[in-house]
Amino acid sequence: MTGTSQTPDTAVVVVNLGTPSAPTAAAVRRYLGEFLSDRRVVSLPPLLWQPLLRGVILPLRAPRVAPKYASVWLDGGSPLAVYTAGLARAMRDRMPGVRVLDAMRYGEPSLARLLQRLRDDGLRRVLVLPLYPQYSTTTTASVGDVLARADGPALRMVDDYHLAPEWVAAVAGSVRAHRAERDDGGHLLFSFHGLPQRVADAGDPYPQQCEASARAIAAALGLPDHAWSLSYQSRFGRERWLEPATDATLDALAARGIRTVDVIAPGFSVDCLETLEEVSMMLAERFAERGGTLRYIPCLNDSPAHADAMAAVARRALDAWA
Ligand SMILES: C=CC1=C(C)c2cc3[nH]c(cc4nc(cc5[nH]c(cc1n2)c(C)c5CCC(=O)O)C(CCC(=O)O)=C4C)c(C)c3C=C
Ligand SMILES: [Fe+2]
Ligand SMILES: [Fe+2]
Repeated sequence: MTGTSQTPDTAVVVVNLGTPSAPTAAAVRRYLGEFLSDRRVVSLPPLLWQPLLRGVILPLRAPRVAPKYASVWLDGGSPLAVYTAGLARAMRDRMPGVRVLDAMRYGEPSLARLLQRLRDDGLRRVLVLPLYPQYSTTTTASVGDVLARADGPALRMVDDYHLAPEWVAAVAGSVRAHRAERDDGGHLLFSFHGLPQRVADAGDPYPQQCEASARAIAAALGLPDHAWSLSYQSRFGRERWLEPATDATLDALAARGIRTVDVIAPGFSVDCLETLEEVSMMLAERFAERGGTLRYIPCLNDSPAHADAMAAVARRALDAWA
């Protein structure tokens, strides 16, 4: 490791999924076209999938989803991009002597191009930290595909950090802070992004890691089993996805007479369309129609606690590499 006065020979690249460059149908179409063409995400044969994607799904979905993006758009851009860049900046202060950068798997700033640039700049080793706490073949492994195609500096990837003590403590701390400002009595719902059940059946460790994360966070908060639940959101397509679904779980909680639910989404490192629009707007409205109050707990985003935790995860991986 070099000191602060020298040019760093080590980089840490935090990588997120990617997001449209503007809240318009054209930009959403470009983004979804690239994302949903990755066979890690949709594994149907391209000869079958591409005509369906280009001819039906993108023309219908892009104009429907663009206004949703517009409803959460920030001054600096898409929340996913703004918070990911902010997190990398905050980690930079905590990792002197290391170049900390951010990239996206799909769209800009492109991970593949960033790795080329780091090679051209003569970096010796690059640690890639996908901002997915739980490993999935549909997300983390797809970042791994980009690394496998890259040449140049030595590359390593952090597979997951779903039980990293610093991360568990940071998420638990955010729940505690949220509840300290309000009355304490709500049920806590852990809502994770879903997956097709078929992907889990093929051995994807994601659901087990989601369960382990939720259990560890609940334990850190001292919550008894009846005070929390776990569910999966953001279903896409007609296949069966992981269950229970977040909307059905909220309906069941309302039917049991539970009036206040705090929802946290610890499968997302930063807030994005799926947390801000789907959970904190649409699902909160749905729960209110059933007589309850849904209080959304924001992701760790670019908070000091998140930057501390991710810098610790990166530092540990670099130390193990040395
Ligand atoms: C087959 C489809 C999808 C799989 C599998 C999937 C897995 C998966 N996704 C995330 C994280 C995010 N997904 C986001 C958006 C999003 N996801 C899908 C589809 C699948 N995701 C779509 C079509 C979209 C776009 C929005 C929409 O059209 O509904 C996002 C947010 C991006 C943003 O711009 O804000 C994130 C983050 C995980 C963690 C995951 C598997 C574990
Ligand atoms: Fe997704
Ligand atoms: Fe969605």
